[in-house]
Formats: sequence, structure tokens, C-alpha cells
Amino acid sequence: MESAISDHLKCPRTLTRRVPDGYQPPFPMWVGRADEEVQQVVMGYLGVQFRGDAQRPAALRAMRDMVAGFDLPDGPLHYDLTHHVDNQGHENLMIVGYWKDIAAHHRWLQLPTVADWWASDERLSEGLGYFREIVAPRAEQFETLYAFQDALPGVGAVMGGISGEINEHGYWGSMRERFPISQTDWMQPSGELRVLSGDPAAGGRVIVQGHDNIALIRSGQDWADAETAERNLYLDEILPTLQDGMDFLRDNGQSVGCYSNRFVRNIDLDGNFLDLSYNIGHWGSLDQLERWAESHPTHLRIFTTFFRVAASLSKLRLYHEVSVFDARDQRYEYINCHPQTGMLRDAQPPQ
Ligand code: HEM
Repeated sequence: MESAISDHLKCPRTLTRRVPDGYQPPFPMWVGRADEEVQQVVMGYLGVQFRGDAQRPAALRAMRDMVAGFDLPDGPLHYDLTHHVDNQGHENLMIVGYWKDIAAHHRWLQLPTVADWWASDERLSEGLGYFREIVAPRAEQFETLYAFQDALPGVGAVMGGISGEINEHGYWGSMRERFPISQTDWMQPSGELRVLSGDPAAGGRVIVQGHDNIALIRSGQDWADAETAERNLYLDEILPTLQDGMDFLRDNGQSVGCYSNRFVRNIDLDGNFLDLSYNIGHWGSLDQLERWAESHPTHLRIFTTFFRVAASLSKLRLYHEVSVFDARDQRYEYINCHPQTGMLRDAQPPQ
């Protein structure tokens, strides 16, 4: 059995683990492995917001233009596309791109095609909303967990490898212990989520400044190849409870420290739904995410179901990735989005 923490990221511990040295997890799970050259990854969530069927074709065109931009030099190594309806009744198309080299991402961002498109005044008058939420965790600031070992989604797709069975899972607090930085650091938040420029209520352009140790979870479900029994397990037994939990966080997230919660369904370039989905949740701290996961009845129920079926799953693919970031490694930018979008709801007005 391996540690979730790669050898090159191990260091003398100043913080102890929650379980004894001889701990054995109840079922196997795996983590993504990257080599030493991967020092910081970039997760770029780009969005198009629209309302009503009349705007759909233009929104899909905008999404496809963004995807075309990924083919430019230094574009992301991996991406996927999603759709969700938010609690203001707006639809949102999101693209997440993953880079394993922050310098390449920076060069891509500076390309005139990309930079000028975001800066152009035309974006203000097209009737669509646009946003980009870009975060860059260092290698010691993120963890992954997969119930399968091939074709890793999300950040795993750019890590390049997969571990053997890992030790740090199957108990509350294990997600934290898979973060290399948890060996020496509590990942406590400091600072404030703040509007840097613009006014969310007025629309137009708004930039939000993040704070240290905002946490982001992507928790995914893939039932595309699942056969009848596993499909029914997911769609009839797990999904209704998961949906309740996601609705709770979308509508009441502020009360538990969740800045933004989106339960998104993967789509193709034409907007057709695929049998994959995931949650994108931004949290004020890793602690608050942990408290929700270990106490909310919805997550407890699906967690227990998973423990019952984990060892026998074959085609239902469940996974998550969690990261924390320094304030300077986050960028949240909104153009003509409604004031409940993403980080806008909880960002404090400028001083
Ligand atoms: C199909 C949906 C889901 C299932 C079956 C599921 C199940 C599980 C299981 C079995 C674990 C423990 C894994 C291990 O350590 O071996 C876990 C951990 C966790 N889950 Fe979920 N989960 C789901 C969705 C979510 C969502 C949407 C969130 C978003 C907030 C979430 C948040 C967490 C967190 C934060 C942990 C880590 C807890 C810790 O280690 O202290 N889960 N989940």
C-alpha cells in the first residue's frame, strides 16, 4: 500500500495523522501521480451565462469560440464542457481547462486573441454574461481520489500517472491528509473575499480578489458506461440525495461557508447532455468543507451507500479533487453576470 503523498513531496511531519500507523482502509482507492516537474497546475473555469432559449445559440457559439481558443499555443492540455441552471434561473455553460505549467498558462492568457477578447468592449453589449474563475494550486496544495484507475478526469488528466492503492482514505479527515502540505500546515484561511473593482449589482465588469486558502472541490460522477444495476444504483439511489445536498449548498451555502456551489452536467460542443456530472464548490476554508461533508445528512447517506458498494463497483466512476490556493493564485472576473454568480454573492464591497 502506498501513501497518497508522492515521495518527492514528503517532508518531516509537524502535524500528526488522525489514524494509527497500522491503519488499513476498508476498500481500495487511488490518487493521481505527477512527476517532480509539475510544481503548480492551473484550473481555468470559463463561463457563458444566458437566459432563455432565444440566447442559447449565441451562448453555444461563444462557448465554442472559447474552446477554439484552447487550440492556440500554450492552451490547456485537457478540458471538459458543462451546463447548469443556477438559482436565479440563468443557464450557464462552463469550460474547465487544465494546465500543468503556470508559465504556459500565463503565455496563453497574454495571447492577443485571448487577452483582447476578454478586454473588448464588445463583451459588454452582447447580452450574454461571461466569467472566468482561474486558480493555480501548487503541487502540495491539491489532492485527488478515484474509485478507478484509468482515463482520469479533471486534474488527474494532466498529472500523467496513477498510484497503487493508497492508505489515506476511508475516514473523516483523510482528504486533508492526502494534501502534501497537510504534513506541516493547517491550511487556515486568512484575508477576505473582496470586490476589487466594479459593482456586482450594476453588472458590467467586476473583479473579485480571493483570500488565502479558499478551497475548491470538484466531485464527479460518470455513469456513461455503467450497466443496468450500477446505473440504477446511481440514478435511483444516489442521485436524488446528491441533488438535495447540491440544492442545499446552492441555496443556503452562505450559512455553512460555501461561497459558490454548482452541480453541472457534462455536454458536448452542441450542448447535448452526456452521462457525466460534477460539483464545483468554492469554500471559505477546507475546515468548512470538511464539516459539511461529515455532518450533512445528504452526504452522510451517499457516503454510507458508497461504503456498501465500493468494492463491487465496475463501471460507475466516482472521484473528487480538492485544492486550496494562495490569494495571489486566484482570479475571479465577471462581465454582465447577475450578482449571485460565483464569488459575487459573498464578496465584500471595496473599502
Ligand atoms: C456521488 C456522489 C458522492 C459520493 C458517492 C461520495 C462519497 C464519499 C466517500 C465514500 C468519501 C470518503 C472517501 C474515502 O476517503 O475513502 C467522501 C469524502 C468526501 N466527500 Fe463525498 N461523495 C459524493 C459527493 C460529494 C460532493 C458533491 C461533495 C461536495 C461538497 C463531497 C464532499 C466530500 C468531502 C469534502 C470528502 C472528504 C471528507 C474527509 O476526508 O474528511 N462529496 N465522499
